Amino acid sequence: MKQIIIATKNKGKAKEFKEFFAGYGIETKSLLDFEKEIQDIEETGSTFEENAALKAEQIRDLLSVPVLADDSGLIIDALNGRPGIFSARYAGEPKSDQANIKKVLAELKTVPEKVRTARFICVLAIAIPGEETIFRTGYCEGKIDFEVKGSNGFGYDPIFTPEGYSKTMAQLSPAEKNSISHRKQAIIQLEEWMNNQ
Ligand SMILES: O=P(O)(O)OP(=O)(O)OP(=O)(O)OC[C@H]1O[C@@H](n2cnc3c(O)ncnc32)[C@H](O)[C@@H]1O
Ligand SMILES: [Mg+2]
Repeated sequence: MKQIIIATKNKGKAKEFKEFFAGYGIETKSLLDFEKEIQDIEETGSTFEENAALKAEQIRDLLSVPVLADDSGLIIDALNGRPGIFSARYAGEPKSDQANIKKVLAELKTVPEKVRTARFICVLAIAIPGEETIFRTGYCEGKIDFEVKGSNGFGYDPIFTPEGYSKTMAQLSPAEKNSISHRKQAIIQLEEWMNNQ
């Protein structure tokens, strides 16, 4: 395989996938690279897998090429797993990373450090014309900070401190984030499949 379409309109994700796949000699294009506007895909599933499959399969059917989709999110123990599959729009429409972060910090205001445990999850779906969709999952364990720190990355990175680190994901360099992230862990799970392409 020389090229794969990443079924995302999230710039942060698109950039991370471009870097991961370049390491395998595979070129990526995201939905942001198409001149003709591709309609937003409604994420109506009730699991990360269902939403990843919806995104990958709809774009595969539209373009008839191999497509990868990522459905990801933040799972916070003290919030019973929220925002979970609702991570992108936790504070409502229009989607805003700042508003989402503000909502999480407010909800965790009185929660002590010890029990601010959380994890990022990334579920990848790869849909290829004529083939069954495959799935891979990756996690990154950590804790939710009390304040916003750093400006790298996207989404909840400024309030997530990965296990074993004393900086937030947004204070790590892109290369550091990409070596430990949930997305990287999911890509590692894809390695054997990629070697056979
Ligand atoms: O559906 P697409 O177009 O891919 O883009 P999206 O941003 O809507 O993506 P999701 O539906 O998978 O929602 C994932 C949300 O989880 C959060 N998230 C996922 N990966 C993250 C990461 O690496 N760092 C910080 N936040 C992340 C962030 O808020 C994302 O918007
Ligand atoms: Mg989405």
